[in-house]
Amino acid sequence: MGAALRLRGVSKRYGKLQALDAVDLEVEPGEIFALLGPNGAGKTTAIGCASGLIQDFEGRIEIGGYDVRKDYRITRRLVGLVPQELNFDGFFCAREALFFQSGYYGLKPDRLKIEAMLKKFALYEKADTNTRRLSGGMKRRLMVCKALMHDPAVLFLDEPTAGVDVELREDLWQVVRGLRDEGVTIVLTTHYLEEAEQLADRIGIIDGGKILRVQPREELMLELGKRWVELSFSEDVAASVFAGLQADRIEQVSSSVLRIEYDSGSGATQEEHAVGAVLDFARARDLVVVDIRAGRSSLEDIFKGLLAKKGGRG
Ligand SMILES: Nc1ncnc2c1ncn2[C@@H]1O[C@H](COP(=O)(O)OP(=O)(O)OP(=O)(O)O)[C@@H](O)[C@H]1O
Repeated sequence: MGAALRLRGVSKRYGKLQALDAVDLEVEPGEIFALLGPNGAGKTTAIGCASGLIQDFEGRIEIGGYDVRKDYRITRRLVGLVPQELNFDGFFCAREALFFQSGYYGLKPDRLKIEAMLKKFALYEKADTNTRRLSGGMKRRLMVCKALMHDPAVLFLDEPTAGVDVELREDLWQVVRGLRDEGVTIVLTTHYLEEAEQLADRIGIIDGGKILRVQPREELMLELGKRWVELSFSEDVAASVFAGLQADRIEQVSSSVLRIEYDSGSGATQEEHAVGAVLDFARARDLVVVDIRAGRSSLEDIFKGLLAKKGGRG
């Protein structure tokens, strides 16, 4: 099967500002792809071009093999977009909002479907309440629901959980995972690293309109992630005692706790060796380890590292 979404040499300028710079990208059918980048990186612009909102870009974008400009009539039926800002009139209720939505796509409103969608997205109890009186979570779910009324194959979510609380984010993540399980291809933008880490099958890192890299989430974590072990000793230990150890960083967490950071290398074996080496090193110096914690760096650390590297190269 071909790519669900394909961008080839896509560039977009706003006056002198190069918002997208020769972006190449492919999203496979049925995956959750996260476009991750800081504010102003070009994420919304990329989604705008791909979903048909922005037409004056250079390059080519295909949805399911169809050109978003030449075959606009086809592609607009293939994509759904959940924008960053609320996109419904607060004077109507959720049921009405879904009713009108069908009309935008020239579809006859399907009452049975509307009722089923209201139930599926836990909006049924408040289906007749003015949308401005819905909770934040319900408003977000209604936006997703609206975008799905014409059964798009590809759903774009622009910063789906920007400014929402933790509980609500997890609720939305469940909704997104459920859609992926039903076969919808999901492309989301986020500057929440945890969101990409939690949700995405693959992650594209974008900054300054350029894609810095695209990788499966786990691969990105393994390749760039640092592992660490935190050792608690029975007595005070100075970080300098571990200076002879081949580690990337040794940090004094408290007088008797050290954090030792090392490259994760290419998998579990290397990780076991590294943890083993740390423990051997301690034992050889008669240091008694009373507690040990292990972990790996977050996507946030990885992202900072990547941007720093890019900055370093100029
Ligand atoms: N309509 C516009 N006119 C002029 N400049 C724009 C316009 N839309 C976006 N930009 C600029 O283009 C760049 C990319 O913006 P874009 O909204 O795509 O970034 P983003 O990664 O989505 O950021 P955010 O997370 O803040 O939404 C920014 O510098 C932005 O100021």
